[in-house]
Amino acid sequence: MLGGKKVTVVFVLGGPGSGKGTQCTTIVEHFGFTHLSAGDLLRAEIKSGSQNETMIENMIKEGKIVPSEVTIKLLQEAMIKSENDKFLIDGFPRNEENRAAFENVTKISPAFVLFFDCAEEELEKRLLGRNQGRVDDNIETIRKRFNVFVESSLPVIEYYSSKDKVEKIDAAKPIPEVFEDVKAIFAPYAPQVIYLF
Ligand SMILES: Nc1ncnc2c1ncn2[C@@H]1O[C@H](COP(=O)(O)OP(=O)(O)OP(=O)(O)O)[C@@H](O)[C@H]1O
Ligand SMILES: Nc1ccn([C@@H]2O[C@H](COP(=O)(O)O)[C@@H](O)[C@H]2O)c(=O)n1
Repeated sequence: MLGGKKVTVVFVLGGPGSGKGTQCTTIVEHFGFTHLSAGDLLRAEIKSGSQNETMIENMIKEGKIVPSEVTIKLLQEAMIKSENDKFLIDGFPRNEENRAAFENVTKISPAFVLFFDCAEEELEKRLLGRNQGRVDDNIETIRKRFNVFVESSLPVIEYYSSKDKVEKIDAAKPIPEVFEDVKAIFAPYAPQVIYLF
């Protein structure tokens, strides 16, 4: 429950550049979820001139994880503001602190965790070719983000795996093929067509 509304949450995790954002955009179109990217919310918070602006900017430049209370507040506000009740939370939880704090504060457990699995060599190539002007898409920060992913984010995926909640996708395939695999997992969330005779 969130502000009196029962919500479905899917966490979308995977290494930097594994295609989380790309696939979320298509999931939204087909399955009516709202996409909340923790990274995008933090980047918007920098632009809004918040009191946390400098801290968030420095953490992103260093590939470090912003304290949970900041990110959770942004996610909660976005979910409450939305009229939807189905959310893809992309790039969160990134570490054990994120995970435990989110469950404690919101009392929400994810329906499942979508995990995009891909080798670092391919991820590095994608990030260096992304060309979106992100301050963290340079080789030095990319390597730091890979380390944070292995040391802090993989244990979160292992935690949910031990609860049988992880749907692992081979994210090294081309984008349309990855979506075919994603589509099969989201089939139970397909909009119902009701025929009125
Ligand atoms: N399956 C794929 N094959 C090849 N390129 C891909 C694939 N999926 C995404 N890309 C490209 O790789 C880059 C990174 O993708 P995307 O931004 O979706 O990753 P992400 O997991 O959201 O990254 P981050 O965690 O850094 O925000 C983009 O340029 C995107 O077009
Ligand atoms: N839960 C999170 C998510 C992201 N960050 C910071 O933002 C950076 C970019 O995230 P993307 O998901 O857009 O790649 C990430 O490297 C972190 O610095 C965070 O702190 N906590």
